[in-house]
Amino acid sequence: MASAADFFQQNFDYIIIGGGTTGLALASILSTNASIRVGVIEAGLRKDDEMILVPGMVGKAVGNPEYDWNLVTKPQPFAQNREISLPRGKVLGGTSALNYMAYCRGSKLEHNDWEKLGIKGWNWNTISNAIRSAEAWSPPTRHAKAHHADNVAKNHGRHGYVKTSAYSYYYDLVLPLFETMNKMGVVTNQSEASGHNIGIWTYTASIDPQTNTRCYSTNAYYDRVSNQPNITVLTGAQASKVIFRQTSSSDLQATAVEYHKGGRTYEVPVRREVIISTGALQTPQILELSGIGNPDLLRRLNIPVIIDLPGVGENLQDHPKVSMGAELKGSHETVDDLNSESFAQQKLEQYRLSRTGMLSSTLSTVVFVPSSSFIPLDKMQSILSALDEALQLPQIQNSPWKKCYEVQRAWLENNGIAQLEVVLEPSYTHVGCTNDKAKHYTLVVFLEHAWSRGHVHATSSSVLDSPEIDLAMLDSLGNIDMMMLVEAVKYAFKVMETGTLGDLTAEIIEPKPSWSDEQLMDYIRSDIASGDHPIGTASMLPRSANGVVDNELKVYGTTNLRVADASIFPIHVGTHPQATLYGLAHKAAEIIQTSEKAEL
Ligand SMILES: Cc1cc2nc3c(=O)[nH]c(=O)nc-3n(C[C@H](O)[C@H](O)[C@H](O)COP(=O)(O)OP(=O)(O)OC[C@H]3O[C@@H](n4cnc5c(N)ncnc54)[C@H](O)[C@@H]3O)c2cc1C
Repeated sequence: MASAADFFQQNFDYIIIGGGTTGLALASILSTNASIRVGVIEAGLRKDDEMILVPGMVGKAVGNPEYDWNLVTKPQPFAQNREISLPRGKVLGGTSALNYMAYCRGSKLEHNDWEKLGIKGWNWNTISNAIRSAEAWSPPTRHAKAHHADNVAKNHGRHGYVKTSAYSYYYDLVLPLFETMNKMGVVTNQSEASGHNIGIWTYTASIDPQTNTRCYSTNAYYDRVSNQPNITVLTGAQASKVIFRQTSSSDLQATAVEYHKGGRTYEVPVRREVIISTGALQTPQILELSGIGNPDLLRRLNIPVIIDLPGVGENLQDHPKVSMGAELKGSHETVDDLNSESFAQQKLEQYRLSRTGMLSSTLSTVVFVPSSSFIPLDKMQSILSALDEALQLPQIQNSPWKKCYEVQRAWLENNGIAQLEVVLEPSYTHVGCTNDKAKHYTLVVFLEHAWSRGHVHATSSSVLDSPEIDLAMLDSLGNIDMMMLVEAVKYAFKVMETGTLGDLTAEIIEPKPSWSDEQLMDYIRSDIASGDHPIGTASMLPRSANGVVDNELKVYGTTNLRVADASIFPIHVGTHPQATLYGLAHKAAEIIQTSEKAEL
């Protein structure tokens, strides 16, 4: 760690803006070459307390300004004008310090289609190899195997950085959900890491099985190199822009980074490259403050335009989610029990003594299904005809994103690609819960390939002003997201009513299976929230397709500015992103090291 005064006087080869999931991993990998010097500018502070490290305390730091940026969308007109909250880690390690630790992959089909969008070298083979390089997996225990934990060693990395494992504790609703889903024709998937993630499975998690603590980019990567003299991390400093000089070619060269700390502004020079890793909701702001983006927008903010890249901040995608609550019959241990102070204290003592029990684990079970599993044929026909009509509109036919829409359209009818994710949470946090003594669970349905596209843009020329974030929630082509969510909710009703889970369900509280489609739509508008997986705002795509970075993560029009974080995903993948982001850090390091060698 460094002071602001030390930091700006150093000569770094690489400066990484944002010491989060991807950025801190990348900085640490680069620093394994002792001959180069790496500097990291991170707005948050290092925090290694139980709110971060204890798996079962996940969620406690969310909303706390010492850990969370507490970003919100602008009012969303299709979601009752609500401002939707978007937690983002503001600590060393970024959102890897706050997330639910699910460590899973997208599918082979989706990633192979990434390459077809024109980003050579980004396909299932290269991405899954990179994820394996990141991973240090431990095989499941017998108890975890009995809960269907992934036990296929060849699909996992053993010698990487991020310790991953199955859980040591499973809620007693896990096996009933497996039985119910199997009864509904959904197969148990023994290894989602294989590149085929359809089915019901339990997560592999970024949890160190020796200590049952969260493994995140700080303790997985940075702690291995933090005492080396060639890596310096400045925390509590907010970078504001990248400074360039014109080169003999038409491209610009980044020469320094401006940042704020303690009320003062500094400029730190860079010898080789700058890498922006501030995440999908904040990377566009730094690009724009540096003069890179849509010229009209930059002029409105009085920012001199240096590179015209209209894709900056556009193409924002997420996994929107809707939660549905039910009351359980009988007695079960659920997360709601932790609302009792004495019970929570008892569980914490158990965890501190033996690293066992409820706090050693988080949510573990998930269902991924294609459209044909949850959308009846007649509804699918209506959805496809509404979508195909919308796709013919001139604004789509002439859109730079046209190819992305075509790929997504093909995925809608592909039985190997998940459109819906259902997560079982053994808790109930919604209003309307009338019986305090009863136990509850929530099924959360997530759209894996929503059709809405939002944006995030700077609102002034100061990094201290929050960006404007518009998820365009439910504002989708042909109203497809709403049509799919109605079917998703109906499918979840069936899950709650079928097999062993059905037998354990005393009452579906909200929404109700008896409700009309209109009532369900109202509920969806009132409940829809971010799935916490924003991506796409500095897409890796050809420049003609509104791309911001090329297949080497280099910002178009620059010689030495790259982006490495969730903003480069060109189109969403049906999975939780952290494993892919650690893989991205490894791929970015390889690209940078190869270009270093080429220059020698
Ligand atoms: C509550 C929650 C639960 C989730 N659960 C899961 C899960 O179980 N599994 C999964 O795979 N994914 C999950 N995710 C998503 C996943 O964690 C994120 O997609 C991922 O961590 C994002 O990584 P990133 O590198 O893009 O950005 P981040 O990790 O957010 O890193 C960005 C960093 O940049 C810093 N920064 C921002 N602006 C500046 C600035 N101007 N100057 C300096 N520093 C700056 C931030 O403080 C942060 O440290 C979850 C997310 C949330 C919020």
